[in-house]
Amino acid sequence: MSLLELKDISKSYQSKSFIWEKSKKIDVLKNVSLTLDQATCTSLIGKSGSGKSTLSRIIMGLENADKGQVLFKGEMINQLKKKELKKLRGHFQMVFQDPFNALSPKMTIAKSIAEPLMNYKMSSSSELSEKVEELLEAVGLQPSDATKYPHQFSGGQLQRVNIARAIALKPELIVLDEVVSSLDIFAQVQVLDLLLDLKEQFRLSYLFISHDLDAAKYVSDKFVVMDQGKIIDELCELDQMEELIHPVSKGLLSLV
Ligand SMILES: Nc1ncnc2c1ncn2[C@@H]1O[C@H](COP(=O)(O)OP(=O)(O)OP(=O)(O)O)[C@@H](O)[C@H]1O
Repeated sequence: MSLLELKDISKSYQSKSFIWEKSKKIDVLKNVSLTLDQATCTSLIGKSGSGKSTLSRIIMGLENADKGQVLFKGEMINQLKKKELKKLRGHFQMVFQDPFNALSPKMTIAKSIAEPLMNYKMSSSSELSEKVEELLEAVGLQPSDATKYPHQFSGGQLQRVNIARAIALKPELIVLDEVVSSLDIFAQVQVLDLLLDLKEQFRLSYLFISHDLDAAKYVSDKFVVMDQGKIIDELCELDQMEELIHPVSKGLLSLV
């Protein structure tokens, strides 16, 4: 059974360019179907505005689809009540593009990492600091980093903190939304290597959302290309990238 299955997801927004205009419907996702398998990384690539973030918000239950189904291990989750969804939330987590904005500047790193563990009562208070140290070590940071604040870290180190927070609840799926695009090339490679290690170690599945085909190629087992709210190409073997046939995919390929 697949870990996550999206079936015919559609989503539209009402939008207007000027306040005096009548709002019109924009179809942002059009019958999107996608399957994510356990312990694999699927890259979702596409130009800006193609609908990638909207799809990830629907997977995370932050937004509802107008139509279609989201199935987690065969169970339909897009109709669940808030309480039931919260129970499932621990199984899938998200890491965002901007590592600074994702963390409270007033909280120590230890507090930020411990927050999901406390919310989900996953650790007793006596175990918390040990758990935080383990998580810091798992992402290549030092236990002594626990007492520091976000401004004391580089972007790459902070993205590691966000990853530590995301793996705290032992999720099976992590949605990674442009997680390396704000980092310099050295930090990018280090974070991508860390993601590969963690995937192996914890049998994680990733949905790796990116504009950057190079980064996607480095981490993924499967490619999905999206354009104007539709999946236009899908590829399982990375050495067959020339088999991406849609002109938009070819355009993205030419940038590699
Ligand atoms: N809340 C909203 N209200 C109206 N339109 C929206 C809303 N959210 C997204 N859109 C529109 O939906 C389309 C898809 O946006 P989305 O952010 O999903 O694309 P994306 O592929 O993630 O782009 P990017 O790579 O730039 O983040 C865009 O045209 C955007 O303007």
